[in-house]
Amino acid sequence: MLEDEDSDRIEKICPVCQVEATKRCSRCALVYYCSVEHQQQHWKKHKATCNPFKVFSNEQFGRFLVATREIRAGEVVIKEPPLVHGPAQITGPVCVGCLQIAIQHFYVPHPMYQCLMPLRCLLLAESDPAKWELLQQLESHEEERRGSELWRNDREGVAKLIPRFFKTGDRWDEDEILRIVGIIQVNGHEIPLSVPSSVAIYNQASMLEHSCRPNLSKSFTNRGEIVLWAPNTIKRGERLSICYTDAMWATGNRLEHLQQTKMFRCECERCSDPTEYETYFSALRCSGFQKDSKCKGYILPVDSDNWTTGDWSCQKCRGVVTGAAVGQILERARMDLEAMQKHREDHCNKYMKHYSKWLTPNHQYLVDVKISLSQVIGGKAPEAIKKIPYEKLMSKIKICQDLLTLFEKICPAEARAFGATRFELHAALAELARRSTESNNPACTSQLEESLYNANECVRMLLHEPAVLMESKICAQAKMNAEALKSLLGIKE
Ligand SMILES: C[S@@+](CC[C@H](N)C(=O)[O-])C[C@H]1O[C@@H](n2cnc3c(N)ncnc32)[C@H](O)[C@@H]1O
Repeated sequence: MLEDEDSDRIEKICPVCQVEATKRCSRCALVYYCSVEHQQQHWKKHKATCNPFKVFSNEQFGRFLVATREIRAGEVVIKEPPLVHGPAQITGPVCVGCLQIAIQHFYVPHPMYQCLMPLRCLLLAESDPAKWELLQQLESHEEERRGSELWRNDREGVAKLIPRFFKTGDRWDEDEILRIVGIIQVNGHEIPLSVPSSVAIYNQASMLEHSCRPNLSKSFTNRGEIVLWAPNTIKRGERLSICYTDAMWATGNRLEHLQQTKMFRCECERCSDPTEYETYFSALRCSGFQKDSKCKGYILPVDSDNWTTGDWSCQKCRGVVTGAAVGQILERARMDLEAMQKHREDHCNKYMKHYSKWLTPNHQYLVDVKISLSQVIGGKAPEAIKKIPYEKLMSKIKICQDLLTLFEKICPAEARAFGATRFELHAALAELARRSTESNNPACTSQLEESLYNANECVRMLLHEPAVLMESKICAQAKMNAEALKSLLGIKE
């Protein structure tokens, strides 16, 4: 936390004329000026370091960022271009210049692609020493990675291949190359702007710590800049975080992924609470494992540090289930989820019916299917929602509302999940209002108002999505619909 004493320690001296100053820079809250003129004069210099956060560090986390003032909901906290941008480590053939044009019809990853991003990083030493300097300061976990399976693959596929294939001789030794590979793995961001996606490393964004319930949302501009913004207000003194893994994965999967790729054990608030704020997002149902049991309890790992191999036990009847039995169900549920056609309502319903026996209503896999259902019910064609029966419309609304309640609890900064669900909810509520109007139901105004609220929230959540992504089209549609709803409600700006 940023203590009050910290702000007292900030020098209240105008950097231009060195006299005592009282006017604080409102963006960073860290520099004081004697006058607006001197603030304007100093801006060119100050711009580069004017941020609403400060870098701190400790033994457990290394460097991390702390808000130096309250950050308002919707505010962009970091927007910066990449230090390096290149093809992903494992990728199908792709243009190495624009990274946009995937060559069609042959999909086998070529081993040479693994070398390109490390090479681009290594070449920065000559092409852009300032960027190279920044890159060098990033965490590589070179010692922790050494000897692991990933490290051995990187040694064979990158460190040994670069000198052989590119004839670089002894320009870089194996350790030097492997350190860069570590920097890419620990700090790289997947850029979803092309198919296949690419990878980029940023400077400031690399200081952000991980949380499975982060307070920043990540997006990219069409030019590959990273945009990190706050969907909800962040208090002064709060640590800024992003999710390095997928916030919509169960705890065991998140922990394993973070350990393998980022080399740390996550101890965030969400991981420390196996119930995940009583959503039971990673839990299973006791009754699915005990024949003829009517127990309504949920099972969780006996040892919350071990989600993969140890026993699980019921929170209610204390019955024990082996990790192997849990693993078997989860693997089957995962494979069936992968194989099913999510755009088919009947497939989704069949999956829900079958796996509800073992999985909790908020379990990762059922939530995945509910997200699909929220989109396919009444969403097949532009006017399809007008034709669905009332019960189905209400079921779409309930699914959306349940999803939003869950997102608020486990991932309140997951802007794309919120945006997509808010869109579906606003559409269903608008249709409900249309039917209410037809039947002279007075609820129609409040339904329209609720629909408008959800359309506006959809826009707010998807505002930073780049034009190439579907989310940006959803945002544009929601904007148009919000205007139409406002005029129906007689709201003027
Ligand atoms: C992208 S870097 C973040 C910046 C890094 N702390 C530094 O000083 O350069 C990722 C690394 O930071 C550390 N880290 C980030 N979030 C963490 C967390 N929640 N718990 C423990 N370590 C964390 C881990 O060492 C991780 O591999």
